[in-house]
Amino acid sequence: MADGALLRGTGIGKRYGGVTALDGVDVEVRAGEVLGLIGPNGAGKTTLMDVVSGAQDLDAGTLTLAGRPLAGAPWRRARLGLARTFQHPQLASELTVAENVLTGRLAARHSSVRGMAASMLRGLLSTATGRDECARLAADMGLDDPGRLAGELTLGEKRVLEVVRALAQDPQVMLLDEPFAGADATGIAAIMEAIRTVRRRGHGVVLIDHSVDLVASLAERVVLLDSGRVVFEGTPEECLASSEMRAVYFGGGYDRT
Ligand SMILES: Nc1ncnc2c1ncn2[C@@H]1O[C@H](COP(=O)(O)OP(=O)(O)OP(=O)(O)O)[C@@H](O)[C@H]1O
Repeated sequence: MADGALLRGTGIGKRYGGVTALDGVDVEVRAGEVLGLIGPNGAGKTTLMDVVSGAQDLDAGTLTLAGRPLAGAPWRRARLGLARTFQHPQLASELTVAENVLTGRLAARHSSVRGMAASMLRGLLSTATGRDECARLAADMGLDDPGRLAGELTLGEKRVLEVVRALAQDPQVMLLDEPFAGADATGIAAIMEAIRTVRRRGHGVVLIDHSVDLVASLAERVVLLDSGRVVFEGTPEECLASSEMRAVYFGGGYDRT
């Protein structure tokens, strides 16, 4: 393992029926870095996040976080220091902005809170410590009414809220699946600042976005996936200049063996 590797996946494989979504993927996220994950539709980016976060079981390979095996249900992985956001935000619509952020904090300290009835959850959250801090965290990222229901937010605000909730976990590694899609300029700036905060803390970020330029501007390293395989890995500059990048996005050949 390279020095400073926080998250490490080796030989990751995942099939959905007859579809090979991931095929022998090796990936590593180092302390204090943003790893950009790019590739065309269907390349396997979200599936990689799914198997890392525990939303899907992997069929082959191993995962470690800070040297410890990463396995089990998503809430177990959250307690080990993994946080993620989703391509389609998964918030508790009946809970407020501040309460949703608190669920992130609780996920890192206790067992899963997802799926609980909102009323039970609200009772639990009303006694949870850190309520004001969570409201402040949301306000700092532009969500300045902590009492609004998450269900009433715009898509862009929901994305910001998911990132704030992930940040509230103080994760070792944060997985962000297209966090900028639908966010306005304020939201994009807030999410970028959250990414920089995680990096400053010496933690790691995995970032998926369809905007290769945006990923390149934030990431120290980029992994290019195509048909479930890593076809290039390097700095953004190296990746953008590679023949693999041209082949994947503009057609043409590269050695796929
Ligand atoms: N739940 C699922 N059931 C069956 N097939 C799936 C499922 N999720 C993903 N796939 C398939 O696995 C492959 C990888 O999909 P994945 O969503 O991981 O790619 P992606 O790179 O995230 O694509 P996009 O950029 O479009 O989100 C695709 O062929 C997709 O159709």
